[in-house]
Amino acid sequence: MNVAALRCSGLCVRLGEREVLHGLELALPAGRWTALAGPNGAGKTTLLKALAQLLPAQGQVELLGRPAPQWPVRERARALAWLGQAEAGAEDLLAQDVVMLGRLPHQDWLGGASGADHAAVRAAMEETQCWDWRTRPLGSLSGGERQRVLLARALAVQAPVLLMDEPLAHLDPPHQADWLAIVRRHVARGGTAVSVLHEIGLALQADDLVLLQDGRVAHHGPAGDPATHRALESVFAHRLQVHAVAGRWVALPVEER
Ligand SMILES: Nc1ncnc2c1ncn2[C@@H]1O[C@H](COP(=O)(O)OP(=O)(O)OP(=O)(O)O)[C@@H](O)[C@H]1O
Repeated sequence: MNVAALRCSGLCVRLGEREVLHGLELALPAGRWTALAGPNGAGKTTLLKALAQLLPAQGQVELLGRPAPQWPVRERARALAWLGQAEAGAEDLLAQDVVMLGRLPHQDWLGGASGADHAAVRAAMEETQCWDWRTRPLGSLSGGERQRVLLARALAVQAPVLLMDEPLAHLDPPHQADWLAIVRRHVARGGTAVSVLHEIGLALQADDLVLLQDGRVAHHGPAGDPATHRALESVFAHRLQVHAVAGRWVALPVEER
């Protein structure tokens, strides 16, 4: 049986006065790409952050079979890479220095960047095609260019588990396709990818879909499974329909009558 890269049990999160996740039970298998989808406000970002230990939560979270609190911080930072939604960055930092931040968990406090760190930065920037503007400040880049730098920072960690919230924001279709290829390579190497995606057509390209609704898991299953498609239509109140087009699944919005 496939080992869970991430597992949560009894996961509850309160934000302000409200409980937004209500006792989630999930096991996300290693070596696969899972997309989180669901209506606005369903709790996708909150779940991703709770899995990454970025906000306080009740219940248990396990990363690669080990309870999250038992991970030494630097070791966990090498095991799990994070790409957040609309991240505010240090606008004056050069793109290559932003990507180098992904190497911090690998560096000694006083040692500085090694040859391996520089090689990892270059490989990640070439993979997301942003090496050419490595000496430009982050604040001077367009939305899509910036997103590719932030993706490169996450890739430079070389972590087995990659969590991404809206990774396709600002990316044009060719770069969305490149992102799909990056995720598939990561998974082919045995890595795990978990991403929140609003583009349901792209979420349907994942291995598995977790559908959230009102802070609960409405469905978890293979993205190509008809039962997943029915659940997808249901969580979106039948305002979308899943169709097969040219050997792929696509989701089309349904207009209100
Ligand atoms: N800081 C906060 N204080 C109170 N409630 C919050 C806070 N942040 C988020 N929420 C609420 O928690 C719920 C879940 O938010 P979350 O961002 O996880 O949803 P989401 O599924 O990612 O939504 P979207 O598709 O709109 O990005 C929403 O109802 C949101 O209004």
